Amino acid sequence: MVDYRKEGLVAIFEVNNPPVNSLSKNVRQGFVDGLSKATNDPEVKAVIIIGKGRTFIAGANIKDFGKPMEELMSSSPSLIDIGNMLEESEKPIICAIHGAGLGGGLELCLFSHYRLAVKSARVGFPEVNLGILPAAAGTQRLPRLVDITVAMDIISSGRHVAAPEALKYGILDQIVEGDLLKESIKFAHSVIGKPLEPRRLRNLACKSILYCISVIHQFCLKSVRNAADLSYEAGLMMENTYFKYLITGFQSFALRYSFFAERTARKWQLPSGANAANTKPLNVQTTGIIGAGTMGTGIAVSLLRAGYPVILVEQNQEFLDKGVDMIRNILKDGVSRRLMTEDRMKQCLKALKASVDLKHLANVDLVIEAVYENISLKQEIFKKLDYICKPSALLCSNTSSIDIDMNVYGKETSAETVATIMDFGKKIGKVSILVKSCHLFVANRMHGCFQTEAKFILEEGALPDEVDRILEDFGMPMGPFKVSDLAGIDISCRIQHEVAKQHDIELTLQTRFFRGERYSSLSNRLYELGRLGRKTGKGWYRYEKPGGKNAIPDNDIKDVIRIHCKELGIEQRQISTQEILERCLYSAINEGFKIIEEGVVDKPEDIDVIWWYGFGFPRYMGGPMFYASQTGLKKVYDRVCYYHKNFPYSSHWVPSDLLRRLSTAPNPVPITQWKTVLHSKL
Ligand SMILES: CCCCCCCCCCCCC/C=C/C(=O)SCCNC(=O)CCNC(=O)[C@H](O)C(C)(C)COP(=O)(O)OP(=O)(O)OC[C@H]1O[C@@H](n2cnc3c(N)ncnc32)[C@H](O)[C@@H]1OP(=O)(O)O
Repeated sequence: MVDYRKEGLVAIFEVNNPPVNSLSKNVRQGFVDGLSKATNDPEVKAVIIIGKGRTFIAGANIKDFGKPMEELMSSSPSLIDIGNMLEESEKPIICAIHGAGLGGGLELCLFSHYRLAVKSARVGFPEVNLGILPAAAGTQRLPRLVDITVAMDIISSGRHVAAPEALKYGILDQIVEGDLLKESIKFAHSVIGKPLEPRRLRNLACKSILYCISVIHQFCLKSVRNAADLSYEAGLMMENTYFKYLITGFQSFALRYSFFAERTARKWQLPSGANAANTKPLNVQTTGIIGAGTMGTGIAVSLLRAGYPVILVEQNQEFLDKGVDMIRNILKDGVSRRLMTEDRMKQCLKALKASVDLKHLANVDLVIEAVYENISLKQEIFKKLDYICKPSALLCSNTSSIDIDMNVYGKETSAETVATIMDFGKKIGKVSILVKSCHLFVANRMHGCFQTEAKFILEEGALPDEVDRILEDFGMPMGPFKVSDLAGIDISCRIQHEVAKQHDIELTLQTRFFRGERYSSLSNRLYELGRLGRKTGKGWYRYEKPGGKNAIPDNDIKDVIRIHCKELGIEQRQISTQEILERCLYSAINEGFKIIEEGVVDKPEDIDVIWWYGFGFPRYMGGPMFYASQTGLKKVYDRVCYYHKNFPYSSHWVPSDLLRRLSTAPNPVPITQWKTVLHSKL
């Protein structure tokens, strides 16, 4: 709703729709009612629109976009109706922005005559992140206010623009210090009686279009271009046409799912009933990291950037010095790429202490162990930390394969610790997902199936660049073989040999089965040939030089695969695009269902978020679990069964029971309800 009150000559519309003042129907109606009152009250000479609570207006209510098109379009009053009323008002309308003025919230501001904001406010058009364009005249009005290249950047990037930058472009008229409402009332008095015609954006011509021709290739850009080429009314009509087209498409649907999935994933809960809402995080002020390798130094940089002091500990002075150099270089690189200032870099380096003695961690609030994957080494370190650290210190381990209960969130982890780590993750700019302990955890466990199938597919007849192209066309930023070249083929080979050693097994180029499972020794063959990936200039591809970035398909790799298959008697065949996609994706998806079934994650959304951030899975596809829900679980299940029959020696094809039960439900179960099936009789 919109609360209406008067302060002298000024009417105040206070938008009151927690949590973020989205423009639901009652809010839109509130504007109409408020405007009618203000217009008919001769005492009122100006109007201020302000938001109650944490923010100004976060835009349209995204949930409304799931409604049928007819209902959406006929939902009255529309934002444009309200905008027109604001623009035509003979009394100046002033928007007073704090928090965020996004999407429809910014569009409302652009219909108003003046825009003020506090310094910490942000404005922007994040619609592209929802697969739509700013369709309440945003694409037509912003280019009438700011340079067209700026308008295109803001609309097509979806980024939040900080108030000082928005002031520079002219989106804001003033940044207000002190009390926003009081200052806005003062401002309102200063503009009462001034002509409003020059403040009505629809009357202004769009700025030059010189620079935009080459980048106008998306709907947003087409629409901004229309602002320059067509009349305001015609541009508006096209904007609406594009909006209707986009909002009914799969990508917008998936992106809206992604918006809510990310927020759902933040809401962790434990079987004890403790959850994100009822558990208070502890205050972490000082941190320590053990291990100055790639992981340890990477984590140190994140903590330093977020403003935490770090004590970096390594057992050997030479490794420690190398680690500190690595941190310095990453920070310097940030300065050269203008991600941070020189002063900020100096502050970060000042906050870094390095030591070869664990005892220096005695007073820190949180320790992250990031040594290499060796269970006895990790156990020994934690034993020492138990004596050294203060009792309230949080002891964390960075591991991708070791069972945390031996050494993430283990059985003994308290709710307070979980709350603190989730909160800490957010503070260092990461998205944290709570998972239980399981072999390889969620990301590596699922991605392992994906990578393994990709390798089997090579043995059966496809080439690395073919598999990569198909997955990149699907939307993955890099195919599995480019990823493997980037990570280093030696790394995965060493891990495999290490695991085999633990089982007293020696892996050779002839090994075809490992612990009852189909195994491919193809990467070991590359390893023996010194083809370790980008770093040696050759791997699954060749590169222009060692360390090069351009992956060039290499004929030699065809021979390597051919010889490998001949020696092992593996028959090669033509493999279809569909099979390549299905085997990589469905094997991972089937594993994802098992992960839900085992309670390793609380909900499918958690898995999807992990895949966007961990592997760059395209958000406009929603994530692997959402993709499965849209493909149809019956189809996914049938294909999993088909591959299981054909590849009985790969346990990742054993169909998940949860997938089977969901696939046989009489009506498709929405992804948000999958969990309920776990405990039902389906
Ligand atoms: C008026 C439209 C209908 C009329 C039909 C006419 C059709 C034709 C023309 C249509 C024109 C429409 C033009 C307008 C389009 C838009 O405005 S699209 C929306 C654009 N805005 C956004 O994308 C902003 C989204 N929100 C955020 O980025 C953040 O929430 C925030 C504002 C920066 C605040 O962040 P933070 O403090 O971290 O809080 P969160 O945890 O993210 O959010 C809190 C809860 O609020 C829910 N929420 C947030 N924004 C919206 C929203 N716009 N709609 C619905 N719900 C929203 C969020 O899910 C959280 O909920 P809980 O998880 O339940 O707590």
